Amino acid sequence: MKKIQFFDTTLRDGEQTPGVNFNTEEKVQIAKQLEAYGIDVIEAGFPISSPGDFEAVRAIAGAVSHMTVAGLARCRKEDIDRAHEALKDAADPQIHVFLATSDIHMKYKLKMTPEEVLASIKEHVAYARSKFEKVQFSPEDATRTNKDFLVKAVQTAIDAGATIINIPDTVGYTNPTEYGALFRHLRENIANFADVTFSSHCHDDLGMATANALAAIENGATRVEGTMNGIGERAGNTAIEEVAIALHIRKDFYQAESSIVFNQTKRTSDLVSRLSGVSIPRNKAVIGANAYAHESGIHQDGVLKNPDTYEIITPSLVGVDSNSLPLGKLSGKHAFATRVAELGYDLAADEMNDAFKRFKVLADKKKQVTVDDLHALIAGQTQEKKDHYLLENLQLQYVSSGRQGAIVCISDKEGNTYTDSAVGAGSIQSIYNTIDRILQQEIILSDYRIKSVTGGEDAQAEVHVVVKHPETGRKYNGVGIDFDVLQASAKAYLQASSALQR
Ligand SMILES: CC(=O)SCCNC(=O)CCNC(=O)[C@H](O)C(C)(C)COP(=O)(O)OP(=O)(O)OC[C@H]1O[C@@H](n2cnc3c(N)ncnc32)[C@H](O)[C@@H]1OP(=O)(O)O
Ligand SMILES: CC(C)C(=O)C(=O)O
Ligand SMILES: [Mg+2]
Repeated sequence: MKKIQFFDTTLRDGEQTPGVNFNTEEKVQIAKQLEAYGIDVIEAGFPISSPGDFEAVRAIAGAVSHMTVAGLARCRKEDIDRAHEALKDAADPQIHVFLATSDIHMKYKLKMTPEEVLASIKEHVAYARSKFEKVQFSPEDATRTNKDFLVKAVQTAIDAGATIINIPDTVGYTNPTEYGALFRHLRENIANFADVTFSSHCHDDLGMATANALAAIENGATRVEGTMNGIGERAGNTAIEEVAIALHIRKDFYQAESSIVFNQTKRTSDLVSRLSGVSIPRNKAVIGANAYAHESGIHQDGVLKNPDTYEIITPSLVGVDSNSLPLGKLSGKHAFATRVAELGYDLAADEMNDAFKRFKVLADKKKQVTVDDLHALIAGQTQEKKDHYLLENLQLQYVSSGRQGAIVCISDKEGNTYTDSAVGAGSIQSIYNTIDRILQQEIILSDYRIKSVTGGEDAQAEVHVVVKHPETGRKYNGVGIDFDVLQASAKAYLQASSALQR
């Protein structure tokens, strides 16, 4: 097994995410958590960039115990001096010097010739090495750099004292085949490749940052740079948690291991998300809210029988409490029955079948059926079984001058159906007038309340009514639950009427 190290740049490249700004206290908190997560090297910041960044690097250097702490520096002596100053209390300091080597960056950004770039690498890497044991050099925009020139730049850095070479895909331009080949090319053309640590640093502009990092590992890289949750400049960096778990789950393929403490994954990811303000997409690999959720019936059935059927990562491995089987319109009977039993209901087979049918109708209308919906659904079903009258059909029509007409069809326990119609000042009144006509009753509606069973625009409605017998003055309650407010209102009134007529 080869050992792969993780270099976390959440606090440097991650902070380059537009809108993200960590203060020193937050950076120290994240650094300590990254140490607990098993990160080998943390890039704590770019000390020359601001007094705040300098202070944060200094604070982190003093706060962590065994993790290597790195600071970024351009090929400028003042940058290197500033990083040296910031890292002087670190138990294991490292400097990260970079200079762009692609034609476009040299010509337009640096305004330097290739010869000047090589000279600058030599001078500044040597200067850095005079101050640090661990010196990393990155040829920025390496993947758009002429291959022969890249070999020259890397060899120059190694000869000047670099102990770590990082190959950045600065603009997220490469792909796994090409990036892997680039590492192979360096392995075959750098004299002392094996004496130096080679590292990947990928950006996700084309959505391949994780795949590219893994391709680098397959071709000689022994260190991966990335950020937690993949935050970073533009589309972000390689997500460390993705590479770490891919190496672990596919150990058979990569033959590699790392120091990552997997059960700290979720906690680390949550902390970075909270402090950066960058939320994690639900479908994000490894730590997204849906990563361990199975909604479709066939998958739910498989997971209930054996989680390995559809789960390659056990949730507890990454610190997620458990998987979940959210109920929706694609769910099946197995998952539905399991959830109903978990909620404490012991339904007979015919009741379960009936409940499942009602659930499917509800799930067709709602994005997700919640626990509250299930309680309401089963409560409604149990209650309706006791009721003498059941609502079969309901239609409403605007008549004129704000008046509504209702056509209501109800059935009774004996199997008789009754249909009639009436008008009213509003929808509810027209429904209730029609039910009164069908049941030939004259009752007083003394209370009507409505509440939603759950939140959201697709919530089920729960209607409570109280009706009063005009002669005895006795009151009778009724409750109706339905996705449709008017259906719920009709059901509630029928239930109260059933009670009154008993
Ligand atoms: C690929 C990456 O992620 S690289 C890291 C990017 N991160 C950051 O830039 C965040 C922090 N940056 C900053 O705070 C500022 O840009 C500073 C403090 C570093 C520099 O600020 P300023 O002096 O105002 O320069 P500015 O940012 O406008 O321009 C960058 C200068 O650095 C030069 N430069 C860029 N990279 C390097 C390098 N690796 N080595 C030497 N010089 C470099 C540019 O050519 C330019 O030089 P010029 O002023 O002579 O034209
Ligand atoms: C500083 C370098 C390594 C960088 O972040 C990049 O090239 O993307
Ligand atoms: Mg970068």
